[in-house]
Amino acid sequence: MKSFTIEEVAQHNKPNDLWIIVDGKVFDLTDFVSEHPGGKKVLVKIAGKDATKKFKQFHNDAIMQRVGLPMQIGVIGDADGRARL
Ligand code: HEM
Repeated sequence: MKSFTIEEVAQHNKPNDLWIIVDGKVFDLTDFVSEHPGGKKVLVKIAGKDATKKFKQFHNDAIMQRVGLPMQIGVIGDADGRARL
């Protein structure tokens, strides 16, 4: 699994280039943002940031397994590639 820094994820903060972090995992939601049942606006607002708290507020683990994980592109980690969860 590829590892990214928080600073790298923060670059992807636009509607057409939208990454978020949940539980130390990095998700590319670019293709999902228009289909998100909770709306585009909330995702654009939190683009490039850690959305763990918000995600847990509105979704259960089954949604993460079924809808979230297929969009995972990596984890937050150190420069040496070790995961930092
Ligand atoms: C990996 C990221 C995310 C995925 C895969 C995802 C997926 C989904 C799905 C599948 C639903 C429909 C749930 C249902 O029908 O029961 C939903 C609803 C919703 N999501 Fe997300 N979401 C993500 C991130 C977020 C974030 C970061 C926020 C807020 C900042 C958010 C806010 C909401 C809200 C408000 C709803 C509507 C809840 C409701 O109707 O009760 N989502 N999301």
